[in-house]
Amino acid sequence: MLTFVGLGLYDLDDVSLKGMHAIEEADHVYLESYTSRLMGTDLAAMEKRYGKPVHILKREDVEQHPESVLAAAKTGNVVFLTGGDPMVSTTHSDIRIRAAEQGISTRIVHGASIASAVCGLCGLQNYRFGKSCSVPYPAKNWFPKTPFETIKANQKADLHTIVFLDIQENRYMSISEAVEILEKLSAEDGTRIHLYVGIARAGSPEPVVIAGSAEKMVKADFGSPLHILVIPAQLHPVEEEYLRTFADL
Ligand SMILES: C[S@@+](CC[C@H](N)C(=O)[O-])C[C@H]1O[C@@H](n2cnc3c(N)ncnc32)[C@H](O)[C@@H]1O
Repeated sequence: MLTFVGLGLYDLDDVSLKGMHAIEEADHVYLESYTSRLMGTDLAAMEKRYGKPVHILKREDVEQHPESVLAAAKTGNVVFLTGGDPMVSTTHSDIRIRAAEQGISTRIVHGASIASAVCGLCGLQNYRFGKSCSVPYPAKNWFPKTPFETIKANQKADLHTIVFLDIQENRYMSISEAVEILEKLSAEDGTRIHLYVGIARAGSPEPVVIAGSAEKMVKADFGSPLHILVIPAQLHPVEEEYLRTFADL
């Protein structure tokens, strides 16, 4: 049996009771920590809480060589942990399909996701979101324009955009870094992003939510990661009031 367990947004207390029971019953526990991270805890604390080893999976272990996880799930109970919800803005549907093809039973224990947390934190209505996008750290000779194209298409359709920020081995893109990249792309395009909403540490005791111009975003102190951005469409009056009340608009 392969059980996907969503760990929620911030620390060890965010997993559901159902998820915790699955972990307790597991013969093997794997954690993928490349799509999201629980910044309010670490591996040692997880192993202590769960009372068993937690094996870290890299992207290639999941997307190219999931054989060892699948082999373990053929004969025992395997739990596959992911920050947030395991199936939101990840590629884990692929490993679930591979498991099904090999006759391995699977199930999902859902977790609170950043995709729904943004709606509560900034008051933008979930049915008004278009396609989301990600801003990666630019590399030598590589400065992807796709995130800006997605934002532009959503703005044209009067839809909000969630912008996920890059997570690498030991660095996390900040809101100011992402805004600088998006401003460069919009300047090249000759257009403007008038309003940003930055959110830091959703699910923690002190999330920060600030709405405003690029200049305001770059100067604001959002504190430690994880960070995420939302580019709102035209605001509904209630959305605007919410941002004025809770996001310093
Ligand atoms: C690719 S998405 C994966 C979403 C995850 N599966 C979920 O359901 O929450 C990860 C990105 O979302 C954002 N993110 C995730 N958790 C966050 C949090 N607690 N606070 C702020 N941003 C967060 C970061 O930009 C991070 O790089």
